[in-house]
Formats: sequence, C-alpha cells, structure tokens
Amino acid sequence: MIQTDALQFTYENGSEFSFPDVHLKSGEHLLILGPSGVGKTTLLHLLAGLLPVSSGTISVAGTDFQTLKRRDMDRFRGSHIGLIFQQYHFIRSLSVYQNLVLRQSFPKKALDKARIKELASRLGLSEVLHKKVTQLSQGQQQRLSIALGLIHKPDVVFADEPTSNLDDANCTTVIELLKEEAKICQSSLVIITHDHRVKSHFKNQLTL
Ligand SMILES: Nc1ncnc2c1ncn2[C@@H]1O[C@H](COP(=O)(O)OP(=O)(O)OP(=O)(O)O)[C@@H](O)[C@H]1O
Repeated sequence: MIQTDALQFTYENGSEFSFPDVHLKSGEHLLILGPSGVGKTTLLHLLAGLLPVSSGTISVAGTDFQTLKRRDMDRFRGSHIGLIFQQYHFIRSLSVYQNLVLRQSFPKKALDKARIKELASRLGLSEVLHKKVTQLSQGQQQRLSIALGLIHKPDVVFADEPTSNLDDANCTTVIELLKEEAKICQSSLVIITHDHRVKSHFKNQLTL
C-alpha cells in the first residue's frame, strides 16, 4: 500500500532530511515516533504528496507519485488518502453535516447520506450533526477531524499527533476509534506522534 525508497527532502533554508524506507501493506498500521523537530510531519507531508520529494520514490496504492502532475496529485489525494491534522481544518461557516458532505464529494463521489449518518453515529456526533462546527466541544472537534479523514473510505489514513492535548482516557478512546474505523474502511493507518502513551497500542513502529 505504501512503499518508499531512499526518501530525501531539503527545505529552502537548506535543512536536509533522509528518511528510512517505509513498507506498509494494505490494512496495516504504522506508528512513526521521534523527538520534536526530527522530521515526522515532513515525512507525513511527503507520503501524502503535500510536499515534493527532493530525491527517492514514493508509491501509494500502486501509484508512483513521480507519474502524477500536481493537479493529478490533488485528485489522487482526494480519493485515496485521508488526512487527520493536528490543527482542525473545518469550514467554520458550515455545519458538521455540511463539512462531511463537502469532504465526501471532493473526489467526485456521489453523496452517501447513510455513510455520513453511520460514521457520525459511531463517532458520537449524531447529536451535533446539524450544529455549526464552531459550537463543538474540543472532543467533538477531534472526532469530527477523524470523521473527515475517513468519510471517503481512503486507502491510507495519515494522522498527525491525533492525541496531543488529550488526557489519558481520551487518548485511548481516540486511538481505539481510529483503529476501529480504519479496520471498517480497510484502510492502512499511519500515525505520527511524539506521544509515548500511543506506543503500547501499535506493534509496528518506526523511530526517526
Ligand atoms: N517550511 C519549512 N521551512 C524550513 N524549515 C522547516 C519548514 N517546516 C519545518 N521545518 C523545520 O524542519 C524540521 C522538522 O520539522 P517537522 O515539523 O517535520 O518535525 P516534527 O518531527 O514533526 O516535529 P514536532 O514533533 O515538533 O511536530 C524542524 O526543525 C522545522 O523547524
């Protein structure tokens, strides 16, 4: 599902990063650990095609990123990749339901109301489905962020620090939700974190 070879990236200011190869099969999970500043988010952005590699290759869901032009990359990401960011990316003027509809329609998929209702229910968002996202609690925002990463049943889900700012009980809940939803969607799951509480939940780990 994910295969990288000799990945390197250099920021404009000259900061250079070399990453170990990642090999992940369909439905597998990977936890990427490492101290702050080591390049975890940079690696996630490369794997999601948000940054272009300086050298090396990435293949996700059988597609070699080198073969994709920028617009094709955006389309590919919309269909095959789910992103769960540290900072929430919601459209603040819209409701929870409208945000999910918009994300679902991005890869030009037909509206699937049943899928939205079902996912919202599993993530405990049914009661707030028609509320503005600005009216949600922190925990509800976190769960909406997960729902937005999974609504289109992506092949791969990348989650960047999904448990930062959570207490121990909520940390476990969010990790279990992510694993459960990834299993239902048969998605591979890559979690980037420096939160050592997450370690015990994943066997497959890569430390940068
Ligand atoms: N756009 C940029 N231009 C230059 N340097 C950058 C840029 N973005 C990040 N960096 C630097 O690259 C290094 C790696 O950043 P990155 O965010 O990938 O680390 P990280 O391991 O995810 O850190 P954290 O755990 O704190 O989120 C940091 O030193 C950061 O300051």
